[in-house]
Amino acid sequence: MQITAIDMNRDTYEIGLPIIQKAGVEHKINFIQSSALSALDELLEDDANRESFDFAFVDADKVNYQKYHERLLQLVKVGGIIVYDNTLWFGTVAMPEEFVKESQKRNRLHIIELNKFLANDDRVQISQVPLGDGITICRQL
Ligand SMILES: C[S@@+](CC[C@H](N)C(=O)[O-])C[C@H]1O[C@@H](n2cnc3c(N)ncnc32)[C@H](O)[C@@H]1O
Repeated sequence: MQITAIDMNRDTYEIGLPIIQKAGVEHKINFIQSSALSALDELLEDDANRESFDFAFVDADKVNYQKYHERLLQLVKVGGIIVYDNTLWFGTVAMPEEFVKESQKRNRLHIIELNKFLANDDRVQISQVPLGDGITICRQL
């Protein structure tokens, strides 16, 4: 098994690195320091990467989740899983806007759009799981 981990900030990866090293799995991780969109586009340039991933977990900038989805559908195998984090956005997706903190409003709208989009996307079967801040599990059909 191999893991490709993408983050524009290497410090974030390094927070978990001691645990990864303790588990003896550092050699299985290919860390790419980059914006996720350009890293995914670069992966797609190599045909060998297409439909080669079993699983993807997305927990980055909410504004780009739909763009990640389009790319990940090309990288993940049929039957593979894509998980999006924060899809309840602190519960605000189900609140009237007047009760939402100013700081949460922008991403709330991006997440509401994503949730509607995924619910209507017939390329995936989804399960919205109220775990933590909400995750959406998508199985590619
Ligand atoms: C909430 S943290 C991820 C935490 C991690 N999933 C965990 O559970 O420990 C979000 C991360 O997304 C990264 N990030 C934000 N926008 C990004 C982008 N456009 N491309 C790549 N990484 C990005 C940030 O640097 C940050 O490390």
